[in-house]
Amino acid sequence: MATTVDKIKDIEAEMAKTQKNKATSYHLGQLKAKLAKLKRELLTPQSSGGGGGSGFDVARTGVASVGFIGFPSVGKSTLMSKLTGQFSEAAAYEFTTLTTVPGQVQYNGAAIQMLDLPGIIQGAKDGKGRGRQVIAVAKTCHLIFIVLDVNKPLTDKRVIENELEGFGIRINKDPPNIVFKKKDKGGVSVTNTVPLTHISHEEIKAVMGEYKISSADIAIRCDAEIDDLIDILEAKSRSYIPVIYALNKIDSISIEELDLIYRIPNACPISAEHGWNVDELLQQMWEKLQLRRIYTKPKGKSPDYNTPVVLRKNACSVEDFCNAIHKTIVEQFKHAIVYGQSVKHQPQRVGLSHELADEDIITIIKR
Ligand SMILES: Nc1nc2c(ncn2[C@@H]2O[C@H](COP(=O)(O)OP(=O)(O)OP(=O)(O)O)[C@@H](O)[C@H]2O)c(=O)[nH]1
Ligand SMILES: [K+]
Ligand SMILES: [Mg+2]
Repeated sequence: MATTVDKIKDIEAEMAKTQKNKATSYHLGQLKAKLAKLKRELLTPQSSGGGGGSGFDVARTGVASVGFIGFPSVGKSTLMSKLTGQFSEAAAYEFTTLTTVPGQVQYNGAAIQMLDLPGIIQGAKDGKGRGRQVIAVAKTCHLIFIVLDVNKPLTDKRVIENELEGFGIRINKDPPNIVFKKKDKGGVSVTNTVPLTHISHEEIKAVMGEYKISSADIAIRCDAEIDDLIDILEAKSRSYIPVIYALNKIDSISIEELDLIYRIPNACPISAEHGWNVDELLQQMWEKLQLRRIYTKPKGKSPDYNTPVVLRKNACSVEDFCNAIHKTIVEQFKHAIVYGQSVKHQPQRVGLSHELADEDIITIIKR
């Protein structure tokens, strides 16, 4: 019997030889949906044979975590030791690191967990090596450092991006602006607020057919591709994660080569061994994580700027702030007084649902 990987290869081959035009768009839409379903099958851990976690998952600490992904011997562990002071064995041979090694950095008052991971190889997402377990850990991180060796060709970058994408990770991308609502009856209705230049109604029909959806409202608010629609249907197995390319070993190249490297978007050239430019890497990390530092001001006293409460962008309400301090605070909450960018008036009285901005100052008034 054909394995899932074989089936995926067959479909990819068929897609490659099918020209994209009006006549084939239904068929291509069908193939893409089939492919997405097979890939999901591959990612869902089977009950037989080992299972998913097996020692790769570590206790999470800090407000956010950063996973290190790269081919063997690009310098992930060297970088880990440099950034966190947590020793992670580094050596010239491949696959020195065999499991997840956690460490932590303190940056702008925030504790950020760093996860050094084993090297991956091409085909990792299809089960080669320990790749799937490694990428599964990266998928739960808030940021990924893709570590690349500047002496190796840049095709490595594309290969790793493919591995992550094949695992349902969408890098440096927001979820597509498509609202999908399944209905009991009434057929499939599609509305769009911008002209659709990549997607045809035929393709949408084919995808809906493949997912056995006969009635739904689909509101498309971006110039989406069919893969974007599939991402929405497969939302449960998609993670949108920011990435920084850490281009390591710049001590071994010339200034001219370094000049070219500086043009790569979302990249930070470093030398992990010498500690060159790692400050810049941390600065970029901070920007990508979009954390919010909230300073507490006890009533009648000055704010405590030394130990901010750090919140994530998607959980930064006054209620989240209270819960970060102690579960019981919400029960006694009357209102909060806030100074900073999140309020119009300085200060302003706000309730639990108010969203805080970076460097806001807050006083909680209890009942
Ligand atoms: N020239 C140079 N060599 C480096 C640098 N960083 C790491 N190395 C060397 O690269 C080799 C591999 O480093 P590791 O840190 O073990 O690489 P890794 O990515 O963790 O490797 P695996 O765990 O095997 O996947 C070692 O010999 C390091 O000394 C650097 O900035 N410059
Ligand atoms: K190594
Ligand atoms: Mg290592």
